[in-house]
Amino acid sequence: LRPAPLAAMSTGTFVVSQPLNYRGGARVNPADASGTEKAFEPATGRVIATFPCSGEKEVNLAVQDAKAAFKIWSQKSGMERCRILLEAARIIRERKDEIATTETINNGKSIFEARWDIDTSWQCLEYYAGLAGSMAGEHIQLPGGSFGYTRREALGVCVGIGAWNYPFQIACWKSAPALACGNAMVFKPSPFTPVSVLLLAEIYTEAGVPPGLFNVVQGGAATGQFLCQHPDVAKVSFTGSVPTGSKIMEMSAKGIKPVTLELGGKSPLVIFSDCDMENAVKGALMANFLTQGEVCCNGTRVFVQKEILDEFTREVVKRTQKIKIGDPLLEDTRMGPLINRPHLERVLGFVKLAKEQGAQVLCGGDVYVPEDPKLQGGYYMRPCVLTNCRDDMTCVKEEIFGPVMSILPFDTEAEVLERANDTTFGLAAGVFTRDIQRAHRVVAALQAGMCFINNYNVSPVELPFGGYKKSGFGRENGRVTIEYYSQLKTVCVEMGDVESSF
Ligand SMILES: NC(=O)C1=CN([C@@H]2O[C@H](COP(=O)(O)OP(=O)(O)OC[C@H]3O[C@@H](n4cnc5c(N)ncnc54)[C@H](O)[C@@H]3O)[C@@H](O)[C@H]2O)C=CC1
Repeated sequence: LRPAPLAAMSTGTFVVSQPLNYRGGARVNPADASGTEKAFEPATGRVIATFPCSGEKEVNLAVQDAKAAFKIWSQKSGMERCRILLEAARIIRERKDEIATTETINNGKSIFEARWDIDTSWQCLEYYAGLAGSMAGEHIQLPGGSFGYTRREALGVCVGIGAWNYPFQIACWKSAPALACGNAMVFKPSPFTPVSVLLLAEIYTEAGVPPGLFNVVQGGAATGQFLCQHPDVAKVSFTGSVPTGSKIMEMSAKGIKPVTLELGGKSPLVIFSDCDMENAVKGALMANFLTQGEVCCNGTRVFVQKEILDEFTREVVKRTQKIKIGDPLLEDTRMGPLINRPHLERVLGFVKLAKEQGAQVLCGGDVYVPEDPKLQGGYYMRPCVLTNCRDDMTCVKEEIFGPVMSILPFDTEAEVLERANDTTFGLAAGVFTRDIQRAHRVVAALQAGMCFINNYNVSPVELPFGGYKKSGFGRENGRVTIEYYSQLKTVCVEMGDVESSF
């Protein structure tokens, strides 16, 4: 496939006509299916693809193809895998604008931001390509010249199941370490965002992976279940909500399959009065409004020390009101539409409930209708800042997954730590202060897998990412992720005679 020229990919024009499953190195229609799904362009509300949900037979075929490719791929040296992954990274870089445009059309995030996602995608491939060549075991000396050694071996066919907020990036963050370790992967994107992962599948093929090494099956929960329950699947890596994560873990438990769970969050961002105000305000916006607020690690509970509450709130509101909402493919847009109509309704519902529970809306929280007639069926809302919030309000306790920031005043460090940790989630947390001792003391006490000091929502691929508590376990990115996509074999070698007790 060579995609439609970029000029043809403007808002309101894109449609998908090719099959969206990928198996054996090519796009295919599924061998069986139960029902169809529709994918939308959130900016306009148009349907851009109608596609069948893969059935058990199709899932079997994808897993069989992956098994065949695994035999070839796992026998290659790390350096050989490195070269192919680097080539795939190069192609992603070369096609960045086109991939970002596809992502924007199907997800709704601004093109400005989608380009960042594609950057961390190819960087992830480059990072694991670099590690592929240096994966090694240990050699351990034993008495009498005997010795042991360990081999780091691939697991086999891994399943990746993704959410809709970072469709291409999630597929890269899962497949890059999986493939670097010598595994094959069958990936199922969210039915809301089925399109961009096909570009990744084609890029892997073009870069030289064996046909079948990276396959895509489309569908919702039923297709996901066939994947998780498949006896030839060695591991499941999941990004999505807590309730689905729990089901995935249950299914995987039956087959004693290891799982990685990247789940939701309700992360705290703690702003002390000695912060650099300008950076703290920027940080709070970064923590809340990327991808229309549909980000798992968002710092949506913004705790602000009382001395600076008024000034901070004023600045945050001023800048939130300036965020340019509209056609996500325009260069100066910074906030596009939410993913779909039901989700928009859900987020607006959270704002309504917050008001009923006593919160005050300082800005936004209502539907936005762009002037451009072609955008009037889109799912836009104005980003919202809530004040007068209490810790027991629904907007402060539950993941909203939309552009809604709750501001919560605090007095002391001890108090804010107690309140920040009072949640069943533990994905991320942030602190803004100029006091370095305080910064490290506070992050040490925060119960979250990803902590930021004086910044928020940056994601260098060199750093492990993942949750504490109900936000999941296992990590993506960083060196440690190799351990989640490989297993250790110990070999014990006798150089003398067998000393038998019989
Ligand atoms: N920790 C992280 O890295 C991230 C977490 N998320 C979380 O994801 C959620 C939003 O994403 P959604 O797509 O709405 O989540 P979701 O849990 O509804 O769906 C996620 C994926 O699981 C599939 N699925 C649903 N039921 C299944 C089942 N029974 N068996 C197998 N697969 C099943 C879906 O088709 C989709 O591909 C939020 O809670 C968000 O916080 C999103 C992005 C990143």
